Amino acid sequence: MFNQVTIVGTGLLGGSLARDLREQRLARLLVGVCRSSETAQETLDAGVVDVVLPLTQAVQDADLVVLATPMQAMLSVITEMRTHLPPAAIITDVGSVKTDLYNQLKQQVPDILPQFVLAHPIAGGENSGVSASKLKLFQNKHVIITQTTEVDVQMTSIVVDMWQRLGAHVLSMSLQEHDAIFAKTSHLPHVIAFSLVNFLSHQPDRERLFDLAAAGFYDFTRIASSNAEMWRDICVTNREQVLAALDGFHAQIEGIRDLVANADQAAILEYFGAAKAARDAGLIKRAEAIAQAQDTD
Ligand SMILES: NC(=O)c1ccc[n+]([C@@H]2O[C@H](COP(=O)([O-])OP(=O)(O)OC[C@H]3O[C@@H](n4cnc5c(N)ncnc54)[C@H](O)[C@@H]3O)[C@@H](O)[C@H]2O)c1
Ligand SMILES: O=C(O)C(=O)CC1(C(=O)O)C=CC(O)C=C1
Repeated sequence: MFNQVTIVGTGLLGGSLARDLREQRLARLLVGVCRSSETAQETLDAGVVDVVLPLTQAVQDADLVVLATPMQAMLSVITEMRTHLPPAAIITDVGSVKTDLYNQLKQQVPDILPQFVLAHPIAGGENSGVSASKLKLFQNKHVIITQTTEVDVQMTSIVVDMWQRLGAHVLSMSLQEHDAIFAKTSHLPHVIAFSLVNFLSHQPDRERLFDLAAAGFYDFTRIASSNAEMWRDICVTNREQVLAALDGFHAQIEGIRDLVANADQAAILEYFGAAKAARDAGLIKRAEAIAQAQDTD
């Protein structure tokens, strides 16, 4: 499908995409771009790409360039590579925030927008780096393509086709809708998990608390083991939506605090029951969607 795919940032997402592209024989040559010689060596040892090259060399013969770095590294990568990029090359990304990146591109490198397909796979995990990368990470997961007025339709369909061949379900939405949705469903839970862990670690008896914490705490806070740089970048680049979600969540915490303070048993029961029903229904719908997708595979 592609002659050369260049992946900038061969971590969890970039490494997993490279593994799938190789397994599905969708790229004749896989080129990696790494930040340090240590990650370059690790990437080559893991065998996820054929060669690691400096950015400008890595993109000059690419027909697809995938940006898989933390959000705030993307603009400088684009600025550095743009004059070396073939005009027919497609650029895409796997970043978790879309409006900020689009606005920066529009302001600083608008001529690149027709060839830039903004994308976000809703798949990942709390471990980072190429050692965490794996095959089939994207199978039966959503990939969101965020629409822009500038992007080439043909290039978009090539990127959609690539994700579909890797088993993903592709959806399209506006940049703003994307950022509002994932602020609530992804960015907010991560901020809460980091805060809950920090709340415990600021207690005088923290060691005892962590020793005695049970599965509930560790289930709830799995995502607090995620990469700090990545999550700093997400919070900063999706600041407005994350703040709105935090304010909404704060109101819920205040509400349940009042119910507990008043020992309002009926209201507490209703509050917890409503949450259980909503989560259980969401899980059932998800399981049905996965079963249906597997049936049609
Ligand atoms: N982890 C997830 O669950 C997840 C899910 C969906 C999307 N994302 C997004 O994908 C992107 C990558 O996340 P990840 O989880 O793969 O992170 P990661 O830390 O596993 O990988 C990022 C890689 O980028 C490299 N890097 C950083 N700056 C670079 C630069 N200037 N040039 C070249 N390489 C550079 C790092 O060394 C690292 O190898 C982020 O933008 C993140 O928001 C992550
Ligand atoms: O599964 C996880 O641990 C993740 O955090 C994956 C997850 C999320 O669901 O919040 C994280 C960031 C994304 O941009 C998309 C997916």
